[in-house]
Parts: sequence; structure tokens; C-alpha cells
Amino acid sequence: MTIRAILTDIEGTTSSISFVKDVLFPYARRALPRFVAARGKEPAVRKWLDAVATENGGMCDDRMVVEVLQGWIDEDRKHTALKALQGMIWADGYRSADFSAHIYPDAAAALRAWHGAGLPLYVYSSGSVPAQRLFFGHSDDGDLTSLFSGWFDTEIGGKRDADSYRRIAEAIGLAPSEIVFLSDVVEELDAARTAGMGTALIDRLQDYPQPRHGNATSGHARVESFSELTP
Ligand SMILES: CSCCC(=O)C(=O)COP(=O)(O)O
Ligand SMILES: [Mg+2]
Repeated sequence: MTIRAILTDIEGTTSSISFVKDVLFPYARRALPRFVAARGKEPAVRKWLDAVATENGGMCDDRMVVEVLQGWIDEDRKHTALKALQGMIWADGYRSADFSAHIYPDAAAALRAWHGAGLPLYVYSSGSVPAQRLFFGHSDDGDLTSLFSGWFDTEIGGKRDADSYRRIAEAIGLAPSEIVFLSDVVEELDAARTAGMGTALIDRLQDYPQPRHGNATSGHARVESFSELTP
């Protein structure tokens, strides 16, 4: 089957886990109380704060919601409300140039080359779509947003759920078998494969010092760098 599109994860795939865990998450954790106090009445923010409060019994005030959200950051919960709020907070960090987003040089080079060759590229990450755009808009390799034809987050469904990949293929307008999904997480690749997509496990030694071989790859093609991929 001819490959007509690439769908890529971000954290652990195009970019290092340590950047997300050691830079982005602590920034959001620190900024949350002030962000909620300053912008908690804006409908786009209130919607997510209320969703968190409802999920926690509905009796939470904003201080308690902040504590819940900070706990979720510590646990690395991939919760849609947390991800939406983190995206809004990171906007300030990128705008004031507190940081730029890490991208592996091999990933940036391959994404540019594939785009240049006319292969459409899409993102599917637990990070919200606005956070994804910020991420690639302020990468260590400059603004890469124009390389991508579309963006998907967990509003389309969880990354370990095969139906999410079916919905993404439908949104892109291709058969799942015409799309290859790249990720560092085997359970996400399993779901994409169940939906009929091609898959590749990106096994970054910087993030996963114990290379995954044999059963640990669950039968997915395994590479350590985008430069090994030839779609
Ligand atoms: C692009 S936003 C920062 C990353 C993030 O919050 C996240 O949860 C990334 O998860 P991924 O699905 O890209 O592994
Ligand atoms: Mg990942």
C-alpha cells in the first residue's frame, strides 16, 4: 500500500520527554495559581475549570481545582482539560521567549524533507491543538507549523483507542492503511494498527535508555531516529 500521509506523536517522538517533563510541566505547575486567578472568569478557561470541578464531585473552589490540576501534572495525566489549560499557560512562556520547544534534529530534517516531497504531515498528541501549534511554532528549529496539514488531540479520542485512529483517517480523507503513525508508546501503536494504520516505534535512547526489542516492540517496526524512516 502506498503511504499517503504521516501522523506523528510529539513527546518522545519528534521531541524529548525531558523537555516536556523538566521545562513545560514545571512552568505550567508554577503559573497555574496566577493564571486561574487572572483568567478564571474567561469562558474558554472557565469551561475547563468547571469540567475539573465536576469530575471531582462538583464542590471544588478554584483553589482546590488548582491543586487537582497540579496533582495531575505530577502524575502526567493526559486529561483533555489539563492539556487545554496547559496550552494557554505555555503561550505566555513561548511569547516571552522563556523557552523554545525541543525537536530532535533528525525529526526536523525528515519532516522538512517529507513535506518538500509532497507527503502530507499530521500531528496527534495528548497536548491540545493550540499547544501543538505553539510547540512547532516556537521550536528549536524555528517555526515548523507550515509543514503540517492538520492537528489532532484527545478531543477526537484517547490515543490508546483504535476508534480515534479511524476518526483521524476519516478526517484526513484517507484509508487507515494509507497512513503511518509514529510514536514512542507501544500501546498507541497497537491502537493505530488495530485501526489499520502502518506504524513505527520511535525508540529514542535519550528517553528510553533500555532499547526495546523483541516482545517489547509488539511487532512494530522499530527505529531510533527519523533518518531511518523511508516512507
Ligand atoms: C505539544 S504539548 C506538550 C506535550 C504534552 O503536554 C503531552 O502530553 C504530549 O504527549 P504526546 O501525546 O505527544 O506523547
Ligand atoms: Mg509520546
